[in-house]
Amino acid sequence: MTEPILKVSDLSVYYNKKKALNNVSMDFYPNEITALIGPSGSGKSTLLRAINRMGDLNPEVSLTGTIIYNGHNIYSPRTDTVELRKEIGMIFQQPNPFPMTIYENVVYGLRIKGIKDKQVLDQAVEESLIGASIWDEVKDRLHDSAVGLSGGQQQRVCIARTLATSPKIILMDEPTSALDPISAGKIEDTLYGLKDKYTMLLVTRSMQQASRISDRTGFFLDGNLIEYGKTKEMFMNPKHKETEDYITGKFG
Ligand SMILES: Nc1ncnc2c1ncn2[C@@H]1O[C@H](COP(=O)(O)OP(=O)(O)OP(=O)(O)O)[C@@H](O)[C@H]1O
Repeated sequence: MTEPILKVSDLSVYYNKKKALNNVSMDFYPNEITALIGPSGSGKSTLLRAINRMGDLNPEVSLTGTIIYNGHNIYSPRTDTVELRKEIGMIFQQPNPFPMTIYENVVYGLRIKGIKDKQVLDQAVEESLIGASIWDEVKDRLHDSAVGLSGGQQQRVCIARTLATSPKIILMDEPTSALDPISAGKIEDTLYGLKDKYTMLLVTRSMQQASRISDRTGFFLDGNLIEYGKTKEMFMNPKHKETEDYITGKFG
């Protein structure tokens, strides 16, 4: 039996007094894509942000429960959040390349680590851009600005930037919803191709996307995890009426 790489237990998250996640427990497995689905405001992004400790700087956010990664509670005072975010990277809905060249975007995290060796950086750029399925499109203009790329290309450069820091887990908050269908399809193929090396959590509004590329799916409603299981089983045979209504488009 495969051990989970990440274990969320009894997690509740509050914005001031408002409870946005209610006692959620979920195990995530290595080399799988887990889709998080549910209507707007159901708590999906709140869960992703909690896993990356993105609420740390917001005094309105408080949290109970545990998130165990690598045998440690990531909310332990001993956790170094900079290190944590290298291991657990995040991709956002809007592509957010830095206003610098494609090359410098990809090596950003490595430069922060103090890596200066050009050969090491060049190799990381090539490998990361290949992993993000954009090498062929940009290999002849690595020193052009990343901001000049199309939205879909920018998003793949952002994926490459995350891959360059060698994360174990990649959190993605609707990474294709700001993109046209062809660019979205390319990103989906890219993510599917990355499963061998990474574990991914994917918030998505697209039921087709969840059913095409995820191994497991969690359905959220009003901060509660209503149903969690293998994607094929959940889509073929949902156990809860709310899940069925949502995946068949009756609400949300
Ligand atoms: N920074 C914040 N301050 C206050 N309330 C917030 C904040 N972020 C989210 N919330 C509230 O927490 C609840 C869960 O929001 P969350 O963004 O996690 O939902 P979601 O399922 O990701 O929705 P969407 O699909 O619209 O992004 C909502 O009621 C939302 O209004």
